Amino acid sequence: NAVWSNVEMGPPDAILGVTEAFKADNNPKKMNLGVGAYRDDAGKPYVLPSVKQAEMEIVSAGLDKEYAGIIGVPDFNSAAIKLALGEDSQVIKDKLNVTTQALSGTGALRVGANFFNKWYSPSKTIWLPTPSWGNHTPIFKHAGMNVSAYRYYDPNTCGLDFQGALEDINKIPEGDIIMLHACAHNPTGVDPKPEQWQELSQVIKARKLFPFFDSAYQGFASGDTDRDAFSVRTFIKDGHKIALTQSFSKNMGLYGERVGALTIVCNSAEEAARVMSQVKIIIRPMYSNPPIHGARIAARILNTPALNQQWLVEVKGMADRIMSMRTRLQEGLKREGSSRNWQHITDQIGMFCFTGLNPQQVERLTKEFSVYLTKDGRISVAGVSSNNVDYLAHAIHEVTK
Ligand SMILES: Cc1ncc(COP(=O)(O)O)c(CN[C@](O)(C(=O)O)[C@@H](O)C(=O)O)c1O
Repeated sequence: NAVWSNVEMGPPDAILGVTEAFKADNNPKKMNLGVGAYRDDAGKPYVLPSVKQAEMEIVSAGLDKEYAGIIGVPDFNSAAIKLALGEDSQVIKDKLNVTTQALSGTGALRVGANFFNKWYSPSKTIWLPTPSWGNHTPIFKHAGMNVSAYRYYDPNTCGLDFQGALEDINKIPEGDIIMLHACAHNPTGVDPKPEQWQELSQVIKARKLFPFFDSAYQGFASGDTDRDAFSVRTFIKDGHKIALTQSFSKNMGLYGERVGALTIVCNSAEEAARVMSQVKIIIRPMYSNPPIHGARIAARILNTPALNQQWLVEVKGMADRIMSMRTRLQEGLKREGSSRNWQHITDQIGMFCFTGLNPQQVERLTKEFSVYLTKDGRISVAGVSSNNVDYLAHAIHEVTK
């Protein structure tokens, strides 16, 4: 008997499905601007030289392959939270942070979501920016949380709807959780200015909301890891106890190694010990313990001064290439004779550009020009190179004129 006859065919993932469609297209001019994965100017995936160096050192060290323990590689955890909070973090000195390695940013979000669902008593509702990363909603819903949304992106300006965000946040019930993208907001590329982050911190404190930061692009947005940590460090300075997830997929190019961390900042070392014990109880039956290789690479880079310096140059190089492609695309659109305002292409930051194209225009871009992007008009600028930027400008002009 067909025991799975009740299982219906599900839709392809909104983001990863774009790559499947791209692969099936044999137009030589095709462009994959879907998944947020860095490509160099030749359009090829980029393994950072600092990663290759760290990997060689690890292999020649002849380490064993024993379990790392439930919370992963300790040298990675301490290095990850130091990268986020800074060398002289009082939180780290006072041992207020519970930090565990996780299966990249996605896994860190999921462990965090499960922990909040079980142990965060003031509320089971998390508020996401509108729009947010597509995977945020199912991650928290599958963990049993309620998901609501606050205004964030303004389609009229392709920028931040700061007043709308403040109005909505001022109405969020006290004790609820609020999701904040630490830098390089996905999918819009729209980040609050420093003074707006400071205002958000005050409002969120007044509303007694729990800030949950998702940091998947530290160093990759501006090219400066300290600058990209401004939001997180501002909230810590203002006294918030935050949750923080980190991903090293983009800033170290460790996508498939699944390198990430979850941190929960507590009120005392004693409270942190209790929280850590319950985080471990959630992880053990979920996947028991994380993969060691990627975490060893990240730990070695972050903990070896020379490798860390080399990495900072490389991550700035990626950020700079993306910023130069934003400028080239904007110039290309002008050259094509577009009369639209494309200022947002260079105002936005990080991996993604929220073009403002509507679904019909996105459809035409794919059908007529083999340019692949998500239906919301988001393009991964990392997929743009000096070989295809003019073609992209032409295609976008054709579907928007
Ligand atoms: C805000 C945010 N948070 C977490 C993650 C998870 O990343 P990982 O699990 O690899 O650490 C991503 C990656 N999002 C994508 O870049 C994207 O939006 O294209 C892509 O990798 C994805 O999985 O969707 C992200 O953009």
